[in-house]
Amino acid sequence: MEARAGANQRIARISAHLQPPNFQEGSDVLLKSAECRAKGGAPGFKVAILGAAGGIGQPLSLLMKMNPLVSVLHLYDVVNTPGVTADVSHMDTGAVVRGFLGQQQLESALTGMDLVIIPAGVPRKPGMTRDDLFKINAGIVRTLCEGIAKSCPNAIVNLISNPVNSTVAIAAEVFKKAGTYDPKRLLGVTTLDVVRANTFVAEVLGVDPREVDVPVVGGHAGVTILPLLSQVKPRSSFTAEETEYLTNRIQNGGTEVVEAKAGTGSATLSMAYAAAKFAGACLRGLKGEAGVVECAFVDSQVRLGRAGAEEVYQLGPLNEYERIGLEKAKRELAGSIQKGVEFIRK
Ligand SMILES: NC(=O)C1=CN([C@@H]2O[C@H](COP(=O)(O)OP(=O)(O)OC[C@H]3O[C@@H](n4cnc5c(N)ncnc54)[C@H](O)[C@@H]3O)[C@@H](O)[C@H]2O)C=CC1
Ligand SMILES: O=C([O-])CC(=O)C(=O)O
Repeated sequence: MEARAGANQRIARISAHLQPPNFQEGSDVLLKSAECRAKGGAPGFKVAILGAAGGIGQPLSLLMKMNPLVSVLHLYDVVNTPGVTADVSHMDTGAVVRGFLGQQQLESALTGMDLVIIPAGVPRKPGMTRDDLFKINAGIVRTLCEGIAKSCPNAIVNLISNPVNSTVAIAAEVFKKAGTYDPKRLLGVTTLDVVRANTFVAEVLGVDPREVDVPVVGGHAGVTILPLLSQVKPRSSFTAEETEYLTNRIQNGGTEVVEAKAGTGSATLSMAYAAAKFAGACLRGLKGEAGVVECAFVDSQVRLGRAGAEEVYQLGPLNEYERIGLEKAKRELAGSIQKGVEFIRK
């Protein structure tokens, strides 16, 4: 998978197994056949979702269960995984689903995983910034990444928990401390910014969003989200007013949803769609497929392949509006990254 990214930490394109709660005597035949499928080495990858019972985690679990590249799907959370696991496991798709509840089952949830997706943590309410979530989510991400370092140090990690601009730095520091850090394998998920950008740009152009590809570089908060409208495919031009409108709407897409949800959470469904899209691209890269391009928040500009992020990309030519935006983004990102680094080093 190819990935394109920016400066410093950049943006890339790039237990016991829980039995279902209604598990009855006699249903062990079903369980055994599922175990056999898993043990039989069905082709595909092993994927864990940490925070699987949440607003993002549930639809993401459903979407990953539908991905034919997934052979084993581990659903981990500190609450409610038995129900979600029982529910998703009834889907007649290939992946074998297992649930894990609570920290004592984290190690079992992670052992042997090829890809770990992390949507665990608290979402915003109106009036909050993503950075306001740092206090709670930093500790959650640290614990989960310590588990990854111990149980599946070679897994690709897709980090969704906010503030992504800091949580990716936290994860990097945890892995460095454990001696397992590989920048190729740690990816902050910014796909929702691209998904929104494609949608909003398509609206302005009056075309199908599936025909539009907008590179979005930087991080995942406010001005650090930098859509490169000069590089939109198919080649398009925008008036100054359109550029201003689109940039603002893309940068504030998360807040638009937080306000519409009026205190009940932030984007979950579009985020699950975006996370499944990104994770699917990572799996295609792991499989060796060439030329898969996505954006992400990574340590350097990269192309992703079997080893993870394999090749560094440049941002491409920027116009004046984008150059100014990039400087603003870099300034804010440097602070957010430092905050994450200090959380672990202090
Ligand atoms: N990167 C991105 O583009 C986006 C990121 N987000 C972020 O994703 C995170 C999750 O959002 P939602 O799913 O809406 O929240 P939610 O509150 O609905 O779900 C979070 C889940 O995490 C679980 N959890 C809490 N502590 C845990 C731990 N130590 N280990 C495992 N699981 C744990 C909770 O039990 C809950 O099930 C938030 O931080 C949110 O800001 C949300 C949308 C977009
Ligand atoms: O805005 C939030 O808090 C959730 C998020 O990251 C997004 O929707 O882009």
